[in-house]
Amino acid sequence: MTPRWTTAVLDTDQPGGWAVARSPEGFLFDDNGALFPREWLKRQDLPILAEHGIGHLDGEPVYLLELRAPGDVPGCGWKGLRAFMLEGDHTLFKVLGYAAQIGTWAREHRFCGNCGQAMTQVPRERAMYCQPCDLRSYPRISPSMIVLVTRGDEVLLARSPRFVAGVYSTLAGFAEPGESAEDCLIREVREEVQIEVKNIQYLGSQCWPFPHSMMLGFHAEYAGGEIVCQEDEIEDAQWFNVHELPPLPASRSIARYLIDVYVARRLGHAEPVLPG
Ligand SMILES: NC(=O)c1ccc[n+]([C@@H]2O[C@H](COP(=O)([O-])OP(=O)(O)OC[C@H]3O[C@@H](n4cnc5c(N)ncnc54)[C@H](O)[C@@H]3O)[C@@H](O)[C@H]2O)c1
Ligand SMILES: [Mg+2]
Ligand SMILES: [Zn+2]
Repeated sequence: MTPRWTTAVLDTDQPGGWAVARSPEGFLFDDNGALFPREWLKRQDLPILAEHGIGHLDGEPVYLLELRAPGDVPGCGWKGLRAFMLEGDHTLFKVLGYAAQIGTWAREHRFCGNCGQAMTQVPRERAMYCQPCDLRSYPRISPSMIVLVTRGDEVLLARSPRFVAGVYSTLAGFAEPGESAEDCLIREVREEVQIEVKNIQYLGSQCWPFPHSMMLGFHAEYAGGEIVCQEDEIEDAQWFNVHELPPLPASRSIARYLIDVYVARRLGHAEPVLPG
């Protein structure tokens, strides 16, 4: 089956297509969603910082208008990317997630990190360019490990102070320079709960555009230690029986997928599919 959404670097000099508008308050939306006829959207009095051609949805070109500030468009409001993930259709979330990553990266690379001069968008390539330095900057992706640690019928779940009240999730953390995925996973589990793990198994990955993570999901078995929570990062961590789980993360997250897969395997149920 042809995917409904594919990314592409489109020429912004071409007219027509759809556009999404993004401001520091999120994406513009109305009753029909977050995609607007591009020419119409550009006639609204919006403070456009940059325009990017980002891909095709059902064969139609899609552009991003990255704004300096949220403007007033009659009948429309502004909504954050997380809300689109929780409520909206998955394809729209993919479009907006990609738009958010491109918009953030391009906005943060308007000036060369080497010489400080203005950079320009490279035609037909997703890159910002500094001519004096001959330096290209590409979109930044931050690999993060996420792992469900298990001990028989028990799973290790933790709470960050940033989580919604009551929710427990798998452990996660960003890779540091010099680390393999496994090194990072072992370090993060040690740092966050002082637990040792073994039999690390890769399960799948997920783009997590908040703001630019690439989640690599693993299962690992408990190998030793007692839970000691990392100060400031981990508010609470516990072993939960698969029959008595606490409130869990959103169903589209890879965190939830890792938990659901393990529970399904333990109980002999059909395994869930990882949302793309
Ligand atoms: N999709 C999911 O199911 C899911 C679940 C949990 C976490 N996550 C994501 O995983 C990522 C990592 O998780 P975490 O917040 O526990 O990370 P973490 O344990 O490494 O700690 C977060 C801290 O790392 C530092 N940091 C921020 N950005 C960084 C970067 N790019 N590289 C290195 N260090 C950085 C900051 O000091 C931040 O407070 C986050 O983006 C989080 O949103 C996704
Ligand atoms: Mg963490
Ligand atoms: Zn430069």
